[in-house]
Amino acid sequence: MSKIAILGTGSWATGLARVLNDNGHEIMMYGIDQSEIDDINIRHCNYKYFKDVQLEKGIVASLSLEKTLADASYILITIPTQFVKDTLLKVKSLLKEKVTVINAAKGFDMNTNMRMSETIRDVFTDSEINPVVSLIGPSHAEEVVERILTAVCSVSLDEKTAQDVQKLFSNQYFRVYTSNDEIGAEYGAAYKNVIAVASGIIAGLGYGDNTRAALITRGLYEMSLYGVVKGGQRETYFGLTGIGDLIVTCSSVHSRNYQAGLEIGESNRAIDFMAHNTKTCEGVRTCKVIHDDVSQNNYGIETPIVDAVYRVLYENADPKATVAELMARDLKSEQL
Ligand SMILES: NC(=O)C1=CN([C@@H]2O[C@H](COP(=O)(O)OP(=O)(O)OC[C@H]3O[C@@H](n4cnc5c(N)ncnc54)[C@H](OP(=O)(O)O)[C@@H]3O)[C@@H](O)[C@H]2O)C=CC1
Ligand SMILES: O=C(CO)COP(=O)(O)O
Repeated sequence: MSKIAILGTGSWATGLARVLNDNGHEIMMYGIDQSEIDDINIRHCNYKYFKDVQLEKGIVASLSLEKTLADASYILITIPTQFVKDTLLKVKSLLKEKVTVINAAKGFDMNTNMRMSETIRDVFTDSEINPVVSLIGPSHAEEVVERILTAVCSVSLDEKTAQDVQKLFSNQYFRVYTSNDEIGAEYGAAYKNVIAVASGIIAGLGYGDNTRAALITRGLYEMSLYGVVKGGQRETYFGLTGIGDLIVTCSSVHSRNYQAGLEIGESNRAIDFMAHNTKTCEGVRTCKVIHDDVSQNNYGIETPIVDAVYRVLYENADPKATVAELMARDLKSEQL
């Protein structure tokens, strides 16, 4: 049995807290909202995120980062990427023992655009942390918290640490595979959020299953091209952190990225969503990071779906007209 400090009290923090608690580990969640902490500790629920889920008494939370980190062997990152670095800097100042940091967030650092594993290594020295692991794959918290069968990937440059985290989380409803392709997996986990926004947009515009199948297939091709030029392995895109996460996020009503796209498609404009959204929707910023990266560097690849989502989100392009433009591009071979 290990102690795991979980950063965040949101949906993914709660889903993974239940997995770890079911596996007999001691867990404590770190939150920033007293009412959420009270919900978890006193009422044994997390009403803001899961209205009907009763949590076990072993799932506890604290406003104190110091108390959360005390005696922890693992730190699990389940907060949106924009807050990760600042939170890790606070963790660093409180660390007493060497720990394993497990990332479960999907996207890039707010200021440097680094991947999450790079961000973690940027904050901590080798003497402070063990090799970094990302636990990513097709896994909506809404289903994991209901113990619906799920498979994800424990991704690390160090096989032994990946296996250690695999054992920590695996149980009869949560199956964990390992991978050593950190670059391919982390770019895939981020990129799929942009394609999920596009999937919501086409649904909101009233297009059908054929359209979504075309989007997922071409989205996979596009994200694998990008992942490979960034140093990832092409095969990774046929795995859980590639096609797996792409399917679930593009097809599920649970996805906040899909929901964002749906709202934009239904209103045929992004301006209202961009002005009022407060939900975690990593695809919005990820779209800009990838768009800017590809347009500023000579990678020799095309990213038409990311570019189209960028125009809709950041240049207020008309979604319906943008989809029509995608369909009217020069005809070509599928492998180009
Ligand atoms: N939800 C899911 O199904 C999955 C999510 N992920 C990834 O996990 C990450 C977290 O997403 P998710 O749990 O869904 O997001 P949620 O919006 O459900 O929860 C975010 C949590 O982060 C907390 N938070 C916000 N700012 C800070 C801060 N500065 N310090 C500490 N905590 C903070 C929020 O607090 P408060 O509630 O008080 O606002 C909340 O507890 C994202 O990168 C997402 O892509 C990955 C796989 C599945
Ligand atoms: O990453 C996820 C499922 O694998 C969650 O997706 P959303 O952030 O779109 O809800």
